[in-house]
Amino acid sequence: MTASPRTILFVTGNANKLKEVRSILLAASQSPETAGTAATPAFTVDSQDLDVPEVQGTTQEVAIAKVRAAADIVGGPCITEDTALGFEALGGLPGPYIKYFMKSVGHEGLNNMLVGFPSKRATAICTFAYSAGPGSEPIIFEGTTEGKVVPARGPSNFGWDPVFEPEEGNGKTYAEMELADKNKISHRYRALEKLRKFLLEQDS
Ligand SMILES: O=c1nc[nH]c2c1ncn2[C@H]1C[C@H](O)[C@@H](COP(=O)(O)OP(=O)(O)OP(=O)(O)O)O1
Ligand SMILES: [Mg+2]
Repeated sequence: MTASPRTILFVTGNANKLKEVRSILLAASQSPETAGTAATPAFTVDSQDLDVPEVQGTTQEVAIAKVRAAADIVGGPCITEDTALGFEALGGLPGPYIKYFMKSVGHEGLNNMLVGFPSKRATAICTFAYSAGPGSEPIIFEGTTEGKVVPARGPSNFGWDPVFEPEEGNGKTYAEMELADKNKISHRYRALEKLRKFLLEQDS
C-alpha cells in the first residue's frame, strides 16, 4: 500500500528556493528506479515565511539556530534551508553572509572582491535543517557544488546564479542553465537528496 503523501513545512521567504525544492522532489518521485513503487511516498511541501533572527557563525551554526527558531514559532516539525557561497581566496567568506553581500555590492561587486586574487574558485553550500518540533535537536543535511565566480551571464532571477559557473555546468552559469539541469548538480539538490532519504527512512 502506498503511504499517504506526507506534508513537510518549509519555513522560507524565498520563492525560488521553494520552486526548486518542489521540482527536485517531483523529479525524484518520477525517477525510473523509484517511480510507481509503494515505498515512495510523494512529499508535498507547504511553506511559511517567518522572520527568524539570523545569527552569525559557521553555515552549520546558522542553520541550526534558524530551524530552532522556526520550530519554536510554528510549534511543530519543520525544515529550513540556508544557502552560502564561499570564496576560496577569502577563506570561505562571504559564506552564510552572501545575502547581505549580494544586496550591498551586487554581481559586479562580488567579482571585484576577487580582483588581485589568482583563485576565483567558489563553493555553493546548501544546508537543510530539520527539527521534529520545539526543543528537539536539529539534524542537518549539507550539499556542495564547486565552481568559480565569473562576470554575470544569464537572467537575473535568482540571487547570485548569474555569477556562479559550476564545474559540471558545461561552461554555463547557474543562470544560463535550464532549471532541470541546475537541479541535477546543484548544492540544493545534493542536500535535499540527503534530507529526502532521511524522511523516507522515518516513514518506513
Ligand atoms: O541556488 C541559488 N542560486 C543563487 N542564489 C541563491 C541560491 N540559493 C539562495 N540564493 C541567494 C538568496 C539569498 O540572497 C542568499 C541566501 O540567503 P538565505 O538566508 O539562505 O536565503 P533567503 O533569506 O532568501 O531565504 P530564507 O527565508 O529561506 O532564509 O543566496
Ligand atoms: Mg534568510
